[in-house]
Amino acid sequence: MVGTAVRVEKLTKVYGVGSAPVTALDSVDAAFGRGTFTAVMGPSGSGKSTLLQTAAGLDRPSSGQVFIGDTDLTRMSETKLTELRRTRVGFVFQAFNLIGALTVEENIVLPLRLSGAPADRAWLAQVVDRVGLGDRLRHRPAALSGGQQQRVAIARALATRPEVIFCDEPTGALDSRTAADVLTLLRAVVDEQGQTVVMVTHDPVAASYADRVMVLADGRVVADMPQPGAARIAEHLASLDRRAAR
Ligand SMILES: Nc1ncnc2c1ncn2[C@@H]1O[C@H](COP(=O)(O)OP(=O)(O)OP(=O)(O)O)[C@@H](O)[C@H]1O
Repeated sequence: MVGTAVRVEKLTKVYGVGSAPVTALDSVDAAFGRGTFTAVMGPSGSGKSTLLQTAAGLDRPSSGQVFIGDTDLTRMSETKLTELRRTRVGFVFQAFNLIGALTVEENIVLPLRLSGAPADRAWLAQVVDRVGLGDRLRHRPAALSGGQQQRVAIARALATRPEVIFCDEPTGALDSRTAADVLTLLRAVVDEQGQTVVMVTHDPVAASYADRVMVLADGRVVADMPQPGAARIAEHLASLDRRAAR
């Protein structure tokens, strides 16, 4: 592991105050090495999305710390945090979240336009080539299949050459073959371009593309497995379900 891309320390998030607070994250410690691909799994409501949102600076933790590289997000002003989100972090969501009025190319370069960062043309060409969208750049997202739209979203997430890409159920809306294409692409951006990917998924097959599977339950890390394979992941999740049922 060549350094750490993201680190959270005693990360705690409590929603709501008063009579019924919900502890979504309960003092989570975790580190994600540069150039690694981690799947975050766990039952519904275990805190996966909250971990992603707080680690990415989209939401503030109740306590604890979040570092992107050496930068402590919890000490940053809103303005600085917005700047960091635009340049040092990429996002991919289940619903693609592309802008329908813009072309594929305009969607991809949008983070650069918003941040005012100079475009690294060679890098962008490499990204467009890698996601295989060279002949679709002038199309609108609506003219693309779901898998192609998610590839545009991945290219957009890569545009600023961020330190980490956070993906929340990136294959949740895709059929299994298209999902496999998208996961192969994420694997390639880690292996070939040295990017760091942290991906929330419910799907053991999707998680098997990762180097490591972290499992949350009730806001805590209950397992951290290097390359467990889909069968072992499924068994682990089933054992959590059985425990919850008891
Ligand atoms: N904005 C919010 N206000 C209040 N409670 C919230 C909020 N967001 C999440 N929660 C609660 O925090 C807990 C963790 O939610 P979170 O969405 O992180 O779980 P998850 O593991 O991503 O779930 P899922 O797999 O269903 O998406 C849940 O009990 C949820 O109801």
